[in-house]
Amino acid sequence: MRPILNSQQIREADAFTIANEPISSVNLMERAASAFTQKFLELFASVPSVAVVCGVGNNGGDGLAIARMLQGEVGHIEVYVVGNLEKASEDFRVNYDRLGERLSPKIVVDESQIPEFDTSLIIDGMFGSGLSRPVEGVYAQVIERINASEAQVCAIDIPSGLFADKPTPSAGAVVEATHTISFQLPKLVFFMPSAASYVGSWHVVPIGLSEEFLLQQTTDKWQIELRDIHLPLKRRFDHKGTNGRVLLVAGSKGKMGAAILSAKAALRSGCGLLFAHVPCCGLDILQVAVPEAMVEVDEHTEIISEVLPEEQIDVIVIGPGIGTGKLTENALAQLLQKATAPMVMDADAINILAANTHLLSAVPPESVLTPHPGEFKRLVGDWKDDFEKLEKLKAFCKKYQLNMVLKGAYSAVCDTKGQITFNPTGNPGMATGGSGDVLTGVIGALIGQGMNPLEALRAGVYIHGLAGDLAAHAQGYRSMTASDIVAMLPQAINQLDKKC
Ligand SMILES: NC(=O)C1=CN([C@@H]2O[C@H](COP(=O)(O)OP(=O)(O)OC[C@H]3O[C@@H](n4cnc5c(N)ncnc54)[C@H](O)[C@@H]3O)[C@@H](O)[C@H]2O)[C@@H](O)CC1
Ligand SMILES: [K+]
Repeated sequence: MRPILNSQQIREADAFTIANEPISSVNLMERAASAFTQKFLELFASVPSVAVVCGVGNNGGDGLAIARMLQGEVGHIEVYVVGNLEKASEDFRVNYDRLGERLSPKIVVDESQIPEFDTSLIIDGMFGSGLSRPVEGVYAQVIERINASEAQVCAIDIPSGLFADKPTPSAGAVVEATHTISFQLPKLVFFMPSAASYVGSWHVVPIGLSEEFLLQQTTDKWQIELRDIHLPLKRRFDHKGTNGRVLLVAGSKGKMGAAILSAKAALRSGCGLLFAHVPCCGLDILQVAVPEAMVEVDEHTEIISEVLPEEQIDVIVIGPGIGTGKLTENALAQLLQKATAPMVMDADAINILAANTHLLSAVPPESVLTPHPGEFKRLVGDWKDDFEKLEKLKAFCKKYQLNMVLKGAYSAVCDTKGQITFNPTGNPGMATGGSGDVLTGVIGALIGQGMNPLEALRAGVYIHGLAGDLAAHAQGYRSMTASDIVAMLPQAINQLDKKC
């Protein structure tokens, strides 16, 4: 897993690398600028004109080095330096002197000197991880002009004005980048919905900071990587009874589709036997749509009113499409009393828990919850910003000793110790009805096959997102449906099996 470190730790990583590699600070800057330039040229092959806007710290120093490296690679280049040159960092000065006559920078110290920025692209190198207060004054005016321009904006390391690891006060100006190329590690704020319009699409480039130092750092935030996913092995003598016996409790009249999507997803994710408990009205629907499922019917026609868990069930998946009626609430409460197998609780099962929080202590050990932000809000109340939302996630998982995934772009998986891992796969096309039901089925199948709940959550969100990415590739973001995600599960799982 890739650690997500705070600004202080990143500064220390720079310093450790400089002292221990060893490498001079200015050569590390050269390496960072070169890594940025390479990625930049991949993204913007033949851009006709570029304005490089620099501050006077090391983020600005990067900007100057990048401007030098882009000479001859892109069309026209303009360089601007915003701020007082007398306060410039040492490495900024070295790169200022290296620029040469042709790229002679224009200095901006007041509003009258701010250009219109009519280039096709702006590289933002005003502030990076050294940002220590909200951006105001002439810097803010430059940022406003950048944001008002038609140009694409590519930020160096992080958009200027945005704090990497804490909320940015609304008084401060922030560059709205279309792209961000960041050094070595992603910054925590990249995973926050509220920062999306500033960060744009982001990329991380290695700059050779000491791995030894990075891995020693204490953090409770990580990014899931492909190499972290290890699917349960299929062995020669496995049989359907050893590959996970999953009980799916799902559906109500008009919402049997949720049950079908979960059931299909579980079967496509390798579960051995799928038992489904549905209301009477769902019997034919499920039998026809998912012939592999063994269906037992509730005594109620339209909703779930009682669940008697089968013996020898490895995992109970409950929630998709069940509604929150009183009878269903009672059925869930009874199930919680009797169940010994871990449970995957989604959708209306979570809504029922939120309305009856005393039930939370009855959730069997090793169970997982899979709320979207609306469901999570019902459980924990509102939050004032995305950082507080993550704190609430950690506190909830620790208090109830549950693993949870908070769904969304970069779904956040949190364990019982409050460690959070963000999932990198997935795309906006997955924000469509039924997508969550698919995830529930995938996670249930993985737990059924013996994965521990945390590993199953991490693998489940990764596979689900990857299948979503494949579906978007095949169908387009706008047209893809949850069924398309199910259809791509085999391809996603095959990709993961091949890397093993
Ligand atoms: N050797 C290193 O330390 C490396 C640093 N790198 C770059 O250096 C950046 C960090 O550089 P610095 O630490 O010099 O800091 P920045 O360049 O981010 O900021 C420069 C200075 O601006 C001042 N400042 C902070 N907030 C301000 C505000 N709101 N208004 C006005 N002034 C403000 C501070 O005094 C700060 O030190 C990274 O983001 C990265 O781009 C890379 O070159 C990699 C190597
Ligand atoms: K920047």
